[in-house]
Amino acid sequence: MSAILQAHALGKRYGRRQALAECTLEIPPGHVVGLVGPNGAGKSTLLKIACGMLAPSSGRIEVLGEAPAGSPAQLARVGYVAQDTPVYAGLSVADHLKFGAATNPRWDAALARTRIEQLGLDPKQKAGRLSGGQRAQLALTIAVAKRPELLLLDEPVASLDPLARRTFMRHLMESVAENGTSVILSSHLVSDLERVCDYLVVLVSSRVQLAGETEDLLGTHHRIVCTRREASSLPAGLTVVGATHTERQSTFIVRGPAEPPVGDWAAESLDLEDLVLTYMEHAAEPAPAAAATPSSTDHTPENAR
Ligand SMILES: Nc1ncnc2c1ncn2[C@@H]1O[C@H](COP(=O)(O)OP(=O)(O)OP(=O)(O)O)[C@@H](O)[C@H]1O
Repeated sequence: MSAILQAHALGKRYGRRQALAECTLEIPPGHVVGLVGPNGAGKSTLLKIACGMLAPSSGRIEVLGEAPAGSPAQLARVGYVAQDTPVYAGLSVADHLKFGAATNPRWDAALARTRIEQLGLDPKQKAGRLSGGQRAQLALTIAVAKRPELLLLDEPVASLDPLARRTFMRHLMESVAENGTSVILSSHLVSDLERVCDYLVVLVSSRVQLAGETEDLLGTHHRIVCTRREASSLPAGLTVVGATHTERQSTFIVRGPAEPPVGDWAAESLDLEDLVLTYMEHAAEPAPAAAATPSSTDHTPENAR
């Protein structure tokens, strides 16, 4: 199957504010994609464009091979839960499930019922009287019971308690494994993403800084700790993504071959949080000298080149 989301030079302006710029992505199917970045980076904007709620100002995007919300069939294949998890305040939980069943051709009534029971939600309770976390759970239940091929979730676990977060993430993983659902979810909780995401997109200041399979990205980034030196003295083939110095010591985050670079230094792997924070921190900083030219397909921050 071809890409679940393919974007080329995608851009979105709100008046004079550029919310998304030059966004080029090709996300293969069957992944749980973590979309991360600081506040205002453009994550919600990208997800809204992908589900057809917003039209881009420039560039192209295809979702499951079609324009977003391009046809009723395509709408049925994509599930979306907005950041504020909207529900109908005057309708009961049971009414929401009936509404879901009536409007979604692939609706899984048993799954929806079981999930509501597991969550301990009273079917008769009006959605407007649910807590923020319970509303989020209701919205997520509807999105999952729709049995979409692609689920777009904007900060789905932000209002859930830690146990509910973990359970939700586990169910999400099961759904991916059982039904082949692809998921793109934005979150600030990198530790949660670390457990479930096998594909990462880092957006900073409206631009894609990094995208790819988590394992590949973690395998090709290393931390080098050495006596103080300039980034330009590192061997060719390494791209310096971040650098910090003390009086005597330099620490570089480098991108390069899967083998850790060998030299008069200690080289170690990064975890996902290190990787994300490095790209978030250094995307907005002045350029350190780079030791090599990155490949044309990566999204290394321009200031690291
Ligand atoms: N309706 C709007 N009108 C004007 N500007 C907007 C609108 N929606 C978003 N923006 C701006 O676009 C930029 C990207 O916003 P977006 O909500 O996509 O970011 P985000 O990465 O989802 O942020 P957060 O993590 O805080 O939810 C921000 O600068 C924001 O202020």
